[in-house]
Amino acid sequence: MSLMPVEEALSRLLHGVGPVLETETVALRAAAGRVLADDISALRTQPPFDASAMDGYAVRAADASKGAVLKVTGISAAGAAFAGTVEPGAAVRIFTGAPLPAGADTVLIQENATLEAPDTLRVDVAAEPARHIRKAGLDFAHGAVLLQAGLHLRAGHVALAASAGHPQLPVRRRPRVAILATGDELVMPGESTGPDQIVASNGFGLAAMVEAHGGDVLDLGIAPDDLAVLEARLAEAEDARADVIVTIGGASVGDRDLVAPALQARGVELDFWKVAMRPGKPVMAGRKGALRVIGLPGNPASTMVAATLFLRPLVRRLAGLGAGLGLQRGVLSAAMPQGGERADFVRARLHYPPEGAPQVEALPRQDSSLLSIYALADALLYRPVAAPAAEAGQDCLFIPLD
Ligand SMILES: Nc1nc2c(c(=O)[nH]1)N[C@H]1C(S)=C(S)[C@@H](COP(=O)(O)OP(=O)(O)OC[C@H]3O[C@@H](n4cnc5c(N)ncnc54)[C@H](O)[C@@H]3O)O[C@H]1N2
Ligand code: MOO
Repeated sequence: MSLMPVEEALSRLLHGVGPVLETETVALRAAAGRVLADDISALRTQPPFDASAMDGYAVRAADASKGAVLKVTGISAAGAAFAGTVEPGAAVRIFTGAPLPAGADTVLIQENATLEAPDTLRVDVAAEPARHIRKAGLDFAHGAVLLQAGLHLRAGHVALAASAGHPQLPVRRRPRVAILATGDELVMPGESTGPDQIVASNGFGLAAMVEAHGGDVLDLGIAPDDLAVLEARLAEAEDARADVIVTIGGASVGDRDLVAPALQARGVELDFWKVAMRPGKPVMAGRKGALRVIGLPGNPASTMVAATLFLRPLVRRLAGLGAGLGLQRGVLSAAMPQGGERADFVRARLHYPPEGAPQVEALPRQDSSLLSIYALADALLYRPVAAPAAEAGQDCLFIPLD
């Protein structure tokens, strides 16, 4: 059976998948990282008045020539405007952000004047007309569309929404991803292990990945190798209206691999793929209506690499974020051997020289069971199928890890 190229597997998996359209409203403090569901317009004008950009004196430019002496008649502070008018020959003390009083047409910065008595100001440098004033609406006007639907909200967007008067924002519901570890050998971290048991790790890595890419996790824990239990856990995920179910382990050819029969019993249409990749060759993909299922191999580095290539783009697509492999260009730190019939996704470290592309250093041991190595990696060095041997310093492609 020929191996399926990674790109084909990814495009089959993403076929027909679009962003989750349901929306919810969240407090502004919870909005960063979410995807905006509607256009957001300003509920106010900013600044709402002509404001001083500097500390100094609000004056009439025509009166404030070099050597002129002006009478200080009041103060305009941020939050405490001067209610009167700046009359001819007068000046009003003004601070940054304060409203420009009526009558004034410019701000004389305090460095250019001397206060000779509490109410007597000498102009040292003539004021220019209309200086140091931020006109009303300079930042935005009431009703202007500031943020567009589909935007992935970052810190600056959240601050702008706050300034525009929005205490909360409409966002898309996060995709719900159910994660199920399978295997009689697994126990939770902190629990005591029998002589033939190990600790379940992969689900924790997947959950962190899902959350980092805009998904919510429904943790289904560990299911033993028991068809009825597996079916019950899958039913639980469907009842919770998961958008994606991810299973870990049982993706290969062993006799105790009950994940596929359990999924089929739940009516999931399943496809088994042998993907041309190392690690992570055996992958299951399925669908039942809008529900998508990915069956990941159990070896820890295989789980994480296959999740990086398939689950991460799927979650991002459902979340309304960009959903490619995220390949970037780098330079090899050391020579690499010729590639084989599977593309290699080599656990690697990135080094950033002062200039130019990052250096990509393959880590020494690449066995798919080694989490200690996976945890050191901050990238997967991508060596395509049958890649020719390459020298140190040659260009390469890599996928940054979370
Ligand atoms: N005869 C063949 N044997 C295998 C093949 C093959 O093509 N022919 N493929 C190998 C490859 S490649 C991989 S990858 C594994 C995948 O196997 P499974 O997906 O069926 O995974 P398991 O057998 O259930 O587990 C493998 C390994 O990983 C450990 N594991 C499982 N789940 C977890 C978890 N949640 N946390 C930590 N560790 C986990 C499990 O204990 C096993 O040690 O198959 C090869 N075999
Ligand atoms: O592809 Mo398996 O994932 O080599 O260990």
